Amino acid sequence: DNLFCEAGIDYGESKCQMSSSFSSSSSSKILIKGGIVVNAHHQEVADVYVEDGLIVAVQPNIKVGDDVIVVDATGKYVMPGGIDPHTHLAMEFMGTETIDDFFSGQAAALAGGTTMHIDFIIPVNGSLTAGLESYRKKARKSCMDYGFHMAVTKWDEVVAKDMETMVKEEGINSFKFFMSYKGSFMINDELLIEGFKRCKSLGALPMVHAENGDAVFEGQKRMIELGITGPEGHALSRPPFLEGEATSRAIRLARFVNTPLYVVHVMSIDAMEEIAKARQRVIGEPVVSGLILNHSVLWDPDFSIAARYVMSPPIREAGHDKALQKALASGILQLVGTDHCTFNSAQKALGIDDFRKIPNGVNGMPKIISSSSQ
Ligand SMILES: NC(=O)NCCC(=O)O
Ligand SMILES: [Zn+2]
Repeated sequence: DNLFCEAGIDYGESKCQMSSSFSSSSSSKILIKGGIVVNAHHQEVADVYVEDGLIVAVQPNIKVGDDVIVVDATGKYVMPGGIDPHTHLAMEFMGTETIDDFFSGQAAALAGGTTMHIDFIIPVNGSLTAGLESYRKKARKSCMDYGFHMAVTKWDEVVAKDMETMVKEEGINSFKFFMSYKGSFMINDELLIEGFKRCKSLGALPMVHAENGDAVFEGQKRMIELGITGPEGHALSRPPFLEGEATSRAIRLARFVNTPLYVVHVMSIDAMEEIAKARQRVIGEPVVSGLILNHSVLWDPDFSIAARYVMSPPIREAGHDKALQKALASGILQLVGTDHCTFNSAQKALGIDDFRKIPNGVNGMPKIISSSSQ
């Protein structure tokens, strides 16, 4: 709880009334002493001297005066802050809203060493400008750096114009298209092509959630007809080859339009192999859950445990995790996100009788567990 509150000091979270040695001091000089400093090229035991938020020196045994705050980092790693390129804070989704907002999610991220994240603005009734306004409000309680990608969930002239405004006036230049979530966010190929063309003309980056939404819809119906209503039905209804198919389709359509493409939450070998073939034009983003878990968790007999792991595309059977790790190490995949999209057990219980109603999403930003957040 202390870390949680310290992260929020000075950022308007009024229930955090503690004093913080960092924020209450007038000094802006900090020495981080004796840690293992890790950078891309090597690591060394050294001190890091910071003035006014900028690193001024990294070397062993830096001597400083009394006006400097000294933080003992002996035996600890001192690293650049992480950037999480994929989060969903305060996201309205599947009849509820993610439990972590721009304060609690960010506080957890900061505690774990992530210092910037990029969240996805979800349009309001398809409107990008209304979506931006809504997320600006949500983000007022922020306590760390953040940026926005923008989802595009419908297509017309206003959306096309608003995309230009986002790029030219709001600094938002990456747009996500959902090929799944039939009946809500999903768009068809015609609109995908329109969206890709618009991104190309604006110099923006299109992103896709790649699953075949029509086939997933059919797979879900099949499971329910078979009487499979629990979380395992989620994995069974949307197999890896539906992710592979959509990834391949999106890559080919992006090639047709001659634009680069970013594939979010790559969860399967099937999708990864499609990206490998088009690596020069395509960025692939695995997420923490897909890299380290396998789908056995969805078969846990305790619904409240299994439901925690319901996300889309689903966590795959053992083997996909290791293959994604290898692809990341070799550069086939480029960067890691968390897809942090957290629901508590009461929210997950919306789908107790029907896995299709379990809000999709897992946590990924480092989390401080307290009894009230369970
Ligand atoms: N991934 C997931 O299950 N939830 C977040 C929304 C999305 O990224 O599809
Ligand atoms: Zn996501």
